[in-house]
Amino acid sequence: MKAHIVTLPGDGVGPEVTAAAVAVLKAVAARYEHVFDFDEQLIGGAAIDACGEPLRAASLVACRCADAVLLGAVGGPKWSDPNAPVRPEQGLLALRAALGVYANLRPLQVHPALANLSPLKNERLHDVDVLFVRELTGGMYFGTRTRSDDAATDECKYTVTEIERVVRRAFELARGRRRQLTSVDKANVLETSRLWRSTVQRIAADYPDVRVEHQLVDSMAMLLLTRPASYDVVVTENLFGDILTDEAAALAGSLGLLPSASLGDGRRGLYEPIHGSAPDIAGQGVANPVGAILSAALLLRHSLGLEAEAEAVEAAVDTVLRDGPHSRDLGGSAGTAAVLAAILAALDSPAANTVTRFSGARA
Ligand SMILES: NC(=O)C1=CN([C@@H]2O[C@H](COP(=O)(O)OP(=O)(O)OC[C@H]3O[C@@H](n4cnc5c(N)ncnc54)[C@H](O)[C@@H]3O)[C@@H](O)[C@H]2O)C=CC1
Ligand SMILES: CC(C)CC(=O)C(=O)O
Ligand SMILES: [Mg+2]
Repeated sequence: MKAHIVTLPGDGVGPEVTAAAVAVLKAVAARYEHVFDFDEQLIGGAAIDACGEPLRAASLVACRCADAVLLGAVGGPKWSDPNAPVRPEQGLLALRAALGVYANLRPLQVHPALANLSPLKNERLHDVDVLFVRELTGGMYFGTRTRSDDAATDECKYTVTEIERVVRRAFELARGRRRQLTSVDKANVLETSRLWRSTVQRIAADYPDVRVEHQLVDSMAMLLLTRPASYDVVVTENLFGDILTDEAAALAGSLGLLPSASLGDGRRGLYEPIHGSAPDIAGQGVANPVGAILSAALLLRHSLGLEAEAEAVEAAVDTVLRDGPHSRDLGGSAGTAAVLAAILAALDSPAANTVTRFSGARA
């Protein structure tokens, strides 16, 4: 098949991990006789430096015309002045809104070979298989902000439509898995959460085959660490999902491992590792590329419909997590290039890839 993919490497380790993911996509194209063409565009601090804005209109048009968009990360200390007129994150938020990718899928599994890195020492760690569905285009990240000398506000607003579409997506995903949905909110305090909860309760009537529970976000932060194997699909609003998934990444062993797929109603999606630009390790060639490479696998699955190819990438990652080499965040000493080379080699000899129950981190 032919596919047109826009890449937005961004800042910090973004370009390092995106280059690795593109190398994997090129290897997939060669092996399976597809034609993928890539168009690299600027976003975030790199775009501010080049043209004064974090996402140019022309880059957005390029994304809208693509079959899929692959992003690295944005931001960093260089652009973090609180008084700066524009910030890198504005480009990412504008992109997510403009593409209408309201459902951010963040799968979490714990690879058996990495279980020792988890803060939990629990035999049920191997059973952890959670799919977070984070609302991505509403809530506090998109509310009106105000600032005076001695006060600031961030509006948190949700409409029923915004809640309903992501919750329905989560129910549908639960139907394809273990039919269990946990909705996370703060309904004991927040009005947006009360609207969230009543909307989930109403929609649940359409999915009688899915078991639903509601959990307050503060206790969920604790339960995620004490009984993560109890959860199947977890749906929540933008801010809570952002925080809970970084916490969840600790269970897997590193923030550098987790991928994401951001989807709307159409086929085109935005794919990015869940981590940020990691300025503390940027430019050293040591970033873990696995989150970005697994995001490329999600791109193959969700935007291009190439299931076998997605599984081949996930199996190659599985093999390398099992056998090494491991990057520094996983306790190894391999750089990004060595991890990539091992994944490409595994992709080249699929028969050698034993697929454990861990399938990358699949969504
Ligand atoms: N989607 C995005 O573009 C995001 C951007 N950011 C931005 O990134 C910048 C840094 O934010 P932080 O809070 O430091 O979060 P971060 O996710 O960039 O890094 C947190 C920690 O995880 C490590 N880490 C992250 N990715 C890694 C990888 N692939 N391999 C190995 N280690 C990795 C980092 O070295 C750091 O110690 C900020 O400007 C922030 O706004 C933060 C989160 C998401
Ligand atoms: C706007 C982003 C920087 C928020 C974030 O941390 C994320 O999407 O993971
Ligand atoms: Mg985040």
